[in-house]
Amino acid sequence: MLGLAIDALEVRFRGLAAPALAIPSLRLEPGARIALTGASGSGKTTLINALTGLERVRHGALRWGETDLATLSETRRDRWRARHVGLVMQDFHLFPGLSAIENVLLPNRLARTRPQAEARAEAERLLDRVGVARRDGRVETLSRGQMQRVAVARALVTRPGILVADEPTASLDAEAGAAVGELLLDLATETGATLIVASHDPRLLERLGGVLRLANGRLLPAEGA
Ligand SMILES: Nc1ncnc2c1ncn2[C@@H]1O[C@H](COP(=O)(O)OP(=O)(O)OP(=O)(O)O)[C@@H](O)[C@H]1O
Repeated sequence: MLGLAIDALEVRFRGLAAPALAIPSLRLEPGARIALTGASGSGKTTLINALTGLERVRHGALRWGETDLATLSETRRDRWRARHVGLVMQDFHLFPGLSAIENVLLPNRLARTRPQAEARAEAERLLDRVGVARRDGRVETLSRGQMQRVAVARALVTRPGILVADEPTASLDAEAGAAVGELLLDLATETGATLIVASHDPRLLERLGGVLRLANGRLLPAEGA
């Protein structure tokens, strides 16, 4: 469980006159459950890339707990991310040819956060928890909803303090999307992870504790504030 502190963050891209993202100040409590929304091009992906250390922060500070990602090299950001962040993407990003259980085990294989046998037991437990019974067949033979459940289990196998989901329900039908949304909320609560979900899904947005709205790379004031 990690809290977030952003100060004077700016992300600029060559060829754009204005910063693609400018956030003077933002604080999230450890264990917060937050939605991130905004029109196409408003800066959601740019913010997610900064929050997860995928992109270097060159202007300002972005601290998770005691760690300011702006001060870390790419290698150290990658190591930090493997340890602290679980990612769920719109298109699952699972490895075809591998089974569900092998996919869930991959982050631990790469980060080596815990012994294999222990990780395997945790992967089995997580697949039970997300409701995926068929674990040994190739993952691409599962339904889309089942694949996203596998991705949720994979995001949690290293017990990350931060869970980030980018449009996790956008490529699912309404029923599967609702089930995946519930799982993300329940599992973030069970593990104490701080949850950030970029989404346009109104049902998911209303279930989260707060909504960050982006427009032209700026955060809009909270509704009712
Ligand atoms: N690598 C880049 N080089 C130049 N401009 C970029 C780059 N990446 C993003 N941008 C610009 O930054 C702005 C924010 O883009 P971003 O992808 O963060 O928006 P988004 O809200 O995630 O959009 P979408 O919902 O369509 O994915 C846009 O104007 C985009 O064109």
